[in-house]
Amino acid sequence: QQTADISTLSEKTLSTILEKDRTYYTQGKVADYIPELGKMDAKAIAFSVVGKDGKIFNAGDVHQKFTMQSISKIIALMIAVSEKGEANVFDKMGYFGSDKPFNYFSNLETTGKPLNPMMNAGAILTTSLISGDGEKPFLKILDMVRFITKNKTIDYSKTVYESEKSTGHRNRGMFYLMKNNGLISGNEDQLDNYFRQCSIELTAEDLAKIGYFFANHCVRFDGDATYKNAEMAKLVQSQMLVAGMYEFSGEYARTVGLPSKSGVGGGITVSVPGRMGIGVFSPSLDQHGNSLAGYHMILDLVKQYNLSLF
Ligand SMILES: NC(=O)CC[C@H](N)C(=O)O
Repeated sequence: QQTADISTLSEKTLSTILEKDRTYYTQGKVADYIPELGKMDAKAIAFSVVGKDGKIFNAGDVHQKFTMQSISKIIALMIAVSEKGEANVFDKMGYFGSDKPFNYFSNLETTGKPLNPMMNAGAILTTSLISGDGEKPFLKILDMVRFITKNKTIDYSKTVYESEKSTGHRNRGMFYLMKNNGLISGNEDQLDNYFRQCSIELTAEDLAKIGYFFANHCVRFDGDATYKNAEMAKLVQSQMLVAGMYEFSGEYARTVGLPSKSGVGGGITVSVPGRMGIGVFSPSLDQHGNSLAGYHMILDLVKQYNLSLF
């Protein structure tokens, strides 16, 4: 396939791809294991890119908000590592790539440690490592999301949070297993912070800005370098590459070939190292919990502009 020069990218390009992939939602299913998520409009779809010099391109339902879910794990990882140091965080969990679903945790019985910070067990542990009592760790995550997106209006959905808290028994099980293993020292407030971070609501454009941030040494799309840190960006993107799409990560590395993080709210954020950020949203998921139309929009853009790392 002939590839195009990235300077030709426009909102028209995005809307053409979006229209081509719009109907993929019929082949998947909106997450309903968190009851409140089941109420999402399966037809909603959005596609955003933040390109060179922070230029923003949008297509589809640009104002549609959705919960970031597992995408919040990369923000929590950044904060925990900057507070505790990488060695202390990864002393408690692995750097392993994933061939297991996001909620897998039976290895906690054998090795006693989560595989990585992208699956639920490692993510719950990561959030528990952020300092502060009560909801303080969650507020740090929320503030960082607001900073990266330069969007102070971002908040969390109380109803999704309540819904997760009242049905998240599997996550609660992991929390107590890790407490039993001596990895977690705090009380259930720490698990609450995880539920809350998953319930942060944003748009596809916000996700593209997050992708851009990690793609550019943690420099914001408008050039603000307050958190500039090339090593941090390397660490976060390496985890996104090997485990960001759960057990689909290996196949995704073959087809898309870019650090990406999905969430069961239907969002995916993508970093094109040194270049751009991509944000997609479509709530209908494949069997791994990744947005189906979202995946196809990313794949088409990557093919058109030859964006794979490989
Ligand atoms: N993959 C996901 O997005 C999972 C996040 C979700 N809040 C959960 O803990 O089950």
